[in-house]
Amino acid sequence: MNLHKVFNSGVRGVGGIRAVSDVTFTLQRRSVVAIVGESGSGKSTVARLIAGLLPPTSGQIWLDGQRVPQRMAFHQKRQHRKNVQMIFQDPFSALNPYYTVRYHLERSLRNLVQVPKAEIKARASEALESVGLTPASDYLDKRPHELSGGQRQRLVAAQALIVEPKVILADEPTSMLDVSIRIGILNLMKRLKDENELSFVFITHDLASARYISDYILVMYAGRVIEYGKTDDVIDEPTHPYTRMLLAAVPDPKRLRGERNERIPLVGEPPNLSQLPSGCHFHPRCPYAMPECREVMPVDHMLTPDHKVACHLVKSQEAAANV
Ligand SMILES: Nc1ncnc2c1ncn2[C@@H]1O[C@H](COP(=O)(O)OP(=O)(O)OP(=O)(O)O)[C@@H](O)[C@H]1O
Repeated sequence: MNLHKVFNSGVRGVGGIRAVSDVTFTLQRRSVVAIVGESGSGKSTVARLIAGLLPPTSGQIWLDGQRVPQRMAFHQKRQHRKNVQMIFQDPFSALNPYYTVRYHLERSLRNLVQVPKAEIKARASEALESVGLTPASDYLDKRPHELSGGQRQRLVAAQALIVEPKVILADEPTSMLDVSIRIGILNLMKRLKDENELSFVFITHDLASARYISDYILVMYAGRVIEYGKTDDVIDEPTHPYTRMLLAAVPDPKRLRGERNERIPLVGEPPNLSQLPSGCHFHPRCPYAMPECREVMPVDHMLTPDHKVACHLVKSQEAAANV
């Protein structure tokens, strides 16, 4: 809630890098929230904050009604890592080429959970089977280079699952995979979520994958949430001009939604996070910017109980409609 992260720019006279500003969202059990936005919008930083890999500058994270301490002692970190697992873009970098599949799985388990020795082997096989690497005996003694890209990402998913987390943060988990393999990994995540009472945060540039897998979409711009809502609502009724620009940049937007909304081309560059524009950070790129947008930061406007947008335009359009 109200998460902020400012990195030190390391340059004298230059302000901090405001990577994440005032980000709040709820991740319900067995649901997937996709975080979308251009490169540098703060998606991975949000994931790293939730994972406890970075301390927030301010704000809190709550898990199952309990506040996660900002600075964690060793045992708290261990518990948090067990509860919140992270899967990265490049499965190869998460795996040690010298060790077998069995070693990777057993190490995850030993590091984070107290499991009787006799159970460890069975849990490793079970985890492999649950991610579709069957029969497990064919894979346990392989090394990462003997697996395909899709199989490596499945192994990384098994490593996360084996500790029975509550949340998996998947940071661009399919972006390095062939298109033909992506759908298999997305389907796997869907199945795992349903079978294991898991929640996913899915970070992606790819709105088609976001639509396919997520229940909610959170759109970030320059570290802020500019639109959040149920996936179908955000894709079918994108309201913030930036969300509409992102959708217009999809090669085949008809695949994602109808053509009801006017298409706005994605122009310009994201701002420098050390010198953010005044008012709405998006105003220099917004074709609809009004004087107010240059001066006042928009607050969240609830379009429905599940769909919110931070844009002055919405407020002024509603006011005009009510005249
Ligand atoms: N450790 C760090 N120190 C300084 N700046 C950082 C650090 N980590 C991230 N940043 C900056 O924070 C901003 C947000 O980065 P982040 O990786 O969260 O964006 P992103 O939306 O995930 O981008 P991408 O899609 O390219 O991964 C960027 O300007 C980045 O350079």
